[in-house]
Amino acid sequence: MRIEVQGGNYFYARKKEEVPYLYQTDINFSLNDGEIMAILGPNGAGKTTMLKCITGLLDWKKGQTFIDGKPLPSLSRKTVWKRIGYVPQAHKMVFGFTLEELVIMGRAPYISALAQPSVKDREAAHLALETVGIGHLAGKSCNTVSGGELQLALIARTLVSDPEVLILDEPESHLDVQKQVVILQTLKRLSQEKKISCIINTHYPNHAFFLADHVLMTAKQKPVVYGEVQEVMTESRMKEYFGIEMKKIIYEEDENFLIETMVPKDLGIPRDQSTCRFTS
Ligand SMILES: Nc1ncnc2c1ncn2[C@@H]1O[C@H](COP(=O)(O)OP(=O)(O)OP(=O)(O)O)[C@@H](O)[C@H]1O
Repeated sequence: MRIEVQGGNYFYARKKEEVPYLYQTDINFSLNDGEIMAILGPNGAGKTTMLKCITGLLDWKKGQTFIDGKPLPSLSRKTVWKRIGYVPQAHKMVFGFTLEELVIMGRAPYISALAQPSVKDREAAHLALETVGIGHLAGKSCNTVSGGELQLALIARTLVSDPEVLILDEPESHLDVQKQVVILQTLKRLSQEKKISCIINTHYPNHAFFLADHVLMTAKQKPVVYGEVQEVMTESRMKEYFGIEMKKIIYEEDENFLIETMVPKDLGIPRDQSTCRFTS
């Protein structure tokens, strides 16, 4: 499935007040089957708003989202939610359901209005919980699990509807490093094996380097930039968009394996205060 935005822009209207567009330039991108796009930008840059506009939860004030060439508003909501899985930020919600019930709700596009979930729906829910590593928590209430476990359950909820595109709002923000790896590897596997495309908001440059084919970067008073990871995520652009000097670090284990990341230069330590010693 091809998901595309042409000339998108948005503002939150205020009564009797002219409000400027949230993005200095309009948003344009297109993603094909199995491609991953990371959205990066400082707090308040409009990343969550952009995801909501892409999925149709908010209506673009300008421009449009297209699914396989068709304008999103021309498709029924049921069709859209069968094809797109949206994972919001977990801490913005409170639930009274068990994790199993929460995940089964993700099957809604496949369950007719008054029907009870079938055995197949329950099996799909358990498989999705296992996929994200929390099958053992199926019977626990959403109110009694941690923020990270709830985040994983929200991801499982989207997986049960067999989406073609996953749209995730900072899915790793509450997770410990082991679970971050589970989520990032799961997303990469889904994109490679099932050709699911992903759009992911993240604050972690190394997650963009690991996952993304494309990056969209935005910040207040800056043009929206979209392109390949290496082209967009340069030290100079990070300085321009985040107002902080970042250093790109590449760790090479051998010719087949490397890690790319970026860290703020200000978190460096003066040599005489560090116990780190280089040996040759
Ligand atoms: N419902 C709303 N009504 C009015 N303004 C809003 C609303 N939601 C967000 N905003 C404003 O729009 C701007 C963009 O918010 P948004 O949540 O999209 O940013 P973000 O880049 O996702 O931020 P963060 O990284 O902190 O999650 C902010 O200035 C925010 O205050």
